[in-house]
Amino acid sequence: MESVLKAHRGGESVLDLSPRWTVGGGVEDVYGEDCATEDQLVTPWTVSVASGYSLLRDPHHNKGLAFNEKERDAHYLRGLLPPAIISQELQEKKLMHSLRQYDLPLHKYMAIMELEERNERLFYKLLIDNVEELLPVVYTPTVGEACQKYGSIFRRPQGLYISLKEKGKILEVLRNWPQRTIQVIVVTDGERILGLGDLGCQGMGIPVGKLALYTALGGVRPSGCLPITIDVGTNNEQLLNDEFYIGLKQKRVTGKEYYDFLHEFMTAVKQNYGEKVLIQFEDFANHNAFELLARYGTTHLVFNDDIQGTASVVLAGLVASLKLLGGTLADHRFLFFGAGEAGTGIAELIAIEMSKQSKIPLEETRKMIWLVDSKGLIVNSRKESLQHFKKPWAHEHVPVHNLLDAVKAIKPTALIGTSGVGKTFTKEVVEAIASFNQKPLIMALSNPTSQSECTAEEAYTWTEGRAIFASGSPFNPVEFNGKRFVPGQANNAYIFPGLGFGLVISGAIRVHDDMLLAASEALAGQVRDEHCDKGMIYPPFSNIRKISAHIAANVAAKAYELGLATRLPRPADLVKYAESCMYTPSYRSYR
Ligand SMILES: O=C([O-])CC(=O)C(=O)O
Ligand SMILES: [Mg+2]
Repeated sequence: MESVLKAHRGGESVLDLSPRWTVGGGVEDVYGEDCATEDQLVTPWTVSVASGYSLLRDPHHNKGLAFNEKERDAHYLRGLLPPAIISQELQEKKLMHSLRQYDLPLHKYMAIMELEERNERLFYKLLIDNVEELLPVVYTPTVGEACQKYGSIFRRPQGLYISLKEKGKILEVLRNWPQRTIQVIVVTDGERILGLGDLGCQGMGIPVGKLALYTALGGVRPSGCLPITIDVGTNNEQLLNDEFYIGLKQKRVTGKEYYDFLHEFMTAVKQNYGEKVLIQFEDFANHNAFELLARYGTTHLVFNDDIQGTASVVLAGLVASLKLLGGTLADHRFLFFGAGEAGTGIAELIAIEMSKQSKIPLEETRKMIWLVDSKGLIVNSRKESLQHFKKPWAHEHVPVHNLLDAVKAIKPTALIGTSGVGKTFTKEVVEAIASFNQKPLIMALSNPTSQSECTAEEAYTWTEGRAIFASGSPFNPVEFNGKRFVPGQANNAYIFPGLGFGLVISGAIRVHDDMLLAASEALAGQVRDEHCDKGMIYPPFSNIRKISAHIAANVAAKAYELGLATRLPRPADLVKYAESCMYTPSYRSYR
């Protein structure tokens, strides 16, 4: 940070920090730091910013035309800006207007990412104030396309690239990053980006997008966020043959070499940032995702979003859907299409919650949940050949070779798509589940939209408006027979920002399954009757910061209860505390 912030032309300027603790007074960032990492507290009055030309090119401090006369004088900005002075609100209005001029989502993505590189606070203000409109731009589905084309749209690095070339030097690489006090890392190795497969080094769009949501939706300050892409090669032939590919042009390393490299990374992170930095694993291939969680779950603060975040968000939707369906979880029968990270992760969390609620042993509640993979229903006779994470789901049944037959045989009340393969909930499949359920629950969770198992329109039409539907990527509301249906977005974006923030503000040192249940419970608690009336089993994203504060508070409370929190004493009102710690993007004033 120092080199960026060094005084320019001898004109060192100091952030004006009075009045303290007032919204818009410019101290939220520091307060956030105070809340979360008091042991690394920086004294705010020593923070200095560059002046003049460098200030305009420093996205963390630049305000563009919002610099007032006094600031323009004090910071050598005269002549470097046109004379108009406009408010942040007017800047926002102007930018939203120009973003809406783009027809192509990818162009919107590029424009908004350029804004992040130019003026970080304005970027977050746009994102926070227009979350429902901009989420599909910075996140799924557009981020998927951005990753596919990352090589050609890549401008400036927005995170750290750690490739095999850095073997033995990962600690040094971490120290090249300008920020020292990191609270959340999102890391991918690019092997399974959404449902799009191996995108190698171009997966960087995912950690960047997820961390933008950590700040906008969860309130973690931007300087505490670090996106990382680990490049161990790619097996994507198209990328390997692309002269513009930005990653290592070699096949992925596997086995011992892979795990040794990841171990060096995990060790270096803990050494550099301490044990309270959250490491979120994102979009790793199944085999590595489960293995990394098992290896580091007991020694590091780690969380796998695809296994655990998705599980928590889906469980919340299921609990909320009981308001419409009636009964308890144990009264339902679940069939998953897809038995990877999301499918088995969700299945296990449902089984845990059912077992807690109904006092039925976990081995029994698992039997109410069935999974189908590419070879058909997971049944006992296949047990020997199954990957270990599928084994708990091998129940006694005759072999069934496809999804349609599995739906007919199991007669589920809820059908959940986690396959990563689009268009697999065909008309026949949807009609089959609708034939024995008054209100079939259908979740098409695969991302981006192209990989969705079915569309919202298909789900409502094929069930004659009876389905309760949610999807991983957003769909617009659907009119059917004069009624308007609003599909929910069952995306882990509801959970990880609040969950991570709860871990940060409590100084948690481990993630525990009960915290996932706590997050899920808090989210389900935010679903109101007025949402259910429209068929929604999730609250609208427009309230996400309030939702995240509740999730963070519930997670932090669990961390304290389990003795895993290190920030003492425990704040009495955790919701208020979470809210008070959240980053807000208003400009700070400079002396
Ligand atoms: O990124 C998303 O939209 C949800 C997610 O984790 C995935 O699909 O891998
Ligand atoms: Mg993911």
